[in-house]
Amino acid sequence: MLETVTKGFRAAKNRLAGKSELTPDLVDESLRDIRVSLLEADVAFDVVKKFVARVREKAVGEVVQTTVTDAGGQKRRVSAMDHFIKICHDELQALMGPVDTSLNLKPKGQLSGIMMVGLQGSGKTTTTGKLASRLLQEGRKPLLVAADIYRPAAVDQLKVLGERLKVPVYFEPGVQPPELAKRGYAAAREQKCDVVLIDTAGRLAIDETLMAELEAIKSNVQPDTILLVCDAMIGQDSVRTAAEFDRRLTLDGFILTKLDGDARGGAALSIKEVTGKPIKFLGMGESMDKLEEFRPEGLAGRILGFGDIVGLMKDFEKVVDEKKAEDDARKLLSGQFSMKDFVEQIRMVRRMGPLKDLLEKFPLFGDLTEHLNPDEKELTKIEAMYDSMTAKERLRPDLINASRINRISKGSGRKPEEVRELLQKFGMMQQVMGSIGQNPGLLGRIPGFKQLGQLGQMKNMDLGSMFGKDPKMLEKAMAGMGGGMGGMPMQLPQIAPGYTPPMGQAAMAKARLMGYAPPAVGKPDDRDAIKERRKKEKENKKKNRKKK
Ligand SMILES: Nc1nc2c(ncn2[C@@H]2O[C@H](COP(=O)(O)OP(=O)(O)OP(=O)(O)O)[C@@H](O)[C@H]2O)c(=O)[nH]1
Repeated sequence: MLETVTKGFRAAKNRLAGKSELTPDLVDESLRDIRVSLLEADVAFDVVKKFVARVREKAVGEVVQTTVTDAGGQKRRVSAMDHFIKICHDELQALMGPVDTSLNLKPKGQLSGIMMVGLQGSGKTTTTGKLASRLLQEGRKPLLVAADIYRPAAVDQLKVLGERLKVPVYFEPGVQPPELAKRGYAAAREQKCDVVLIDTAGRLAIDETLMAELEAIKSNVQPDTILLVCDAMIGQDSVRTAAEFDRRLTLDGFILTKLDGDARGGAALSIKEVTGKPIKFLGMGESMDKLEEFRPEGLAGRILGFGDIVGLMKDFEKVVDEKKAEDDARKLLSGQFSMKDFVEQIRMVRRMGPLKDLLEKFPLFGDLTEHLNPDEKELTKIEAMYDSMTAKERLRPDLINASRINRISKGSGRKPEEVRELLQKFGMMQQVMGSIGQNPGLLGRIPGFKQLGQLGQMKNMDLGSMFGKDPKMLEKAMAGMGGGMGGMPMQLPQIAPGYTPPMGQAAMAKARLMGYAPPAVGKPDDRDAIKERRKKEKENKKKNRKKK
């Protein structure tokens, strides 16, 4: 996602790595990388110009301090790159923010209306369904009005969505959209619904007839919110469309769709700056649950390769049963989990969407996601082998002997070597988890290890010291898990011995600087303890020498 934009920031980071000073030349060179990638990503030219000027002004004027005091009062070393990235982060956030995901609805029980507008194919109908699904979860009672009367398929599409969501859909053949919307409100009152979502018609391009019809709907029903659905793949064109819709209808905000694909990101970065109206939601896939609240901080973090902890937490919350996660984690850490638990974990992670999207939100993986190729096919293979095991084998994989391996191989259509490999990896994972379980330290606070539902705490945890302690442990655990996180098979790019994951001490200090992580805990005590231990060792040595 947004790979084109990210590329420029990554190049700037590489350019500044190891530099102690932010000289004007270095800043300009770094900004050149960024400018090129922003333009390539189809960010509006004026927006690029302003963004670059703002970052330059701050970066060049900045006296780079080599140490700063963080929120916890600790002194930290920071590099020129840290400063520069922090400025970029703040400016990206300012460009896209502030957060405003309100829908201006009246209190529950009173009838409110949302009018959905957009060009044809922007994802308007799908997004109307997603919004209805979200409102249902919030305890509202939505009703959908099919006001895209020119395309019979659009009416049918909305009816299908309504059936799936168990939400009433209002439509009357032969009635013009402004009147249809009005009758939709009446139908909602009759059916005791409290939010009307009007799916209006789209055209291939803005035209006078379309605009006049939308204006007539607006003046007929006076909706509480008018949202424009924009296809993020279209870049600058969608920003021009947005400005025109806003001029005619006075929009309340935007929903950017298809950000899960290879959207270049131009619209996400330009739309707020150009129109002054906020992005409220992001469409991240075709299914009804793929609508995320827009948080500029999260997107800025993902663009800069810092992950998006809050977004990740929301994904987990959607699919995880907290109690079960806790039980699973306990089993996992005791080394007592079975093949059944293993596959259930895989299934749970799969429900959260494509692995690459998920990993991108992990600060731990940071820039690595560019090279990570999580192999979804591997998961399917594992599930096939698992499905061919008996209930007993799933609980006691140690019972699986050569003849059982052959049977599982035939049943799943996989080679016997693959079955053996799965058992081997599983065994190793059990072993590694068991040993971590005896001394989980901070690792015990990672999702999947303890209370997935408590992922929120990750924002308050010291990942740096966690892996800084023993980076090999992570490597070992990953190898045991089939080369991936939480049992996820993927290829890590050439991990060298002693490799420290990107969220090592340095990155952690940076994340801290940005407020992504709290001050390191226990450092002074650790130092004191080490000093104390050394002192004791010296004293003991002295004593021993005297004894001799
Ligand atoms: N990948 C992805 N696809 C999406 C998203 N939102 C919508 N789509 C797809 O985009 C296509 C068009 O979506 P529709 O909802 O039919 O678009 P529309 O704007 O209502 O189109 P008209 O009814 O023709 O005006 C469909 O195939 C959707 O499944 C999204 O967030 N991500």
